[in-house]
Amino acid sequence: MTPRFVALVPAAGSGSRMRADCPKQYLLLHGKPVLWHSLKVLHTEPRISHIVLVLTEGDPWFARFDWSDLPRLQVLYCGGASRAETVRNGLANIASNTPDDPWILVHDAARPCLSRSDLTHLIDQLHADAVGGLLAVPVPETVKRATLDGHVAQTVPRQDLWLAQTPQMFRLRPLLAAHQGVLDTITDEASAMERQGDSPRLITGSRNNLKITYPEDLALAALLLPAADPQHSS
Ligand SMILES: Nc1ccn([C@@H]2O[C@H](COP(=O)(O)OP(=O)(O)OP(=O)(O)O)[C@@H](O)[C@H]2O)c(=O)n1
Ligand SMILES: C[C@](O)(CO)[C@H](O)COP(=O)(O)O
Repeated sequence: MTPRFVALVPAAGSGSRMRADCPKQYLLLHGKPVLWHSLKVLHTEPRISHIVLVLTEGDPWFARFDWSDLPRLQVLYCGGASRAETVRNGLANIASNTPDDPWILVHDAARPCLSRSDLTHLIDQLHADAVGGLLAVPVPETVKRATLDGHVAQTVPRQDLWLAQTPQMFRLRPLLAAHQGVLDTITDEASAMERQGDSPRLITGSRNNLKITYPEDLALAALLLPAADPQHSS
């Protein structure tokens, strides 16, 4: 049976580290919201049947933009106090309306530079996997652990260290089960699955797939976007 794929985009954050006058997912990049770019690349993958966008309840920003060129979008206003809670709420809604167990690709609204090729590669590599996995990149620099007063405590061996990205791709039912209970230590879907004893697969992605977090990231994303995937920077 052909597997089904559903994307889930958590977009209920406040973007506090961005220090902008609106949540960072609504800052403009090439004239379109950051969120639009993150949703657009998901729309380039025909195997994704629909994209569930989870906004904060009463989000006043979304309605100010045109999303009519994103026909597979389903919008929910059930964001939570943390990213993990937002993801859990979105998963619960999908599960209540889905009889089967599709693959879920969770992708940050704040990652607009995901390339079409990385998205396709992730699905191609994991669609028959027993657990699922995530896009990630090996740590490319030396890593230091700091003391409380800002000095080097130690250099951390990095040969096995990777930086997790999104999308992260897992089956709906196990992923929802992994999001039950305390979510304080859960910062991505893979850590929820790891807590259940699973070992998600790392799929090498691109360093272009940055998460817009700090003010300088927006200008960097504007430079990267055309290179990430010209087809979706239109
Ligand atoms: N309660 C939350 C917090 C975050 N997110 C989403 O999770 C993604 C990655 O989180 P992060 O970069 O931490 O976004 P913010 O929490 O908005 O940023 P900050 O931590 O700087 O406030 C973003 O797309 C954000 O919108 C969410 O849906 N619900
Ligand atoms: C999920 C994530 O993109 C993996 O790197 C990242 O953890 C989300 O950002 P946050 O600041 O941890 O919420």
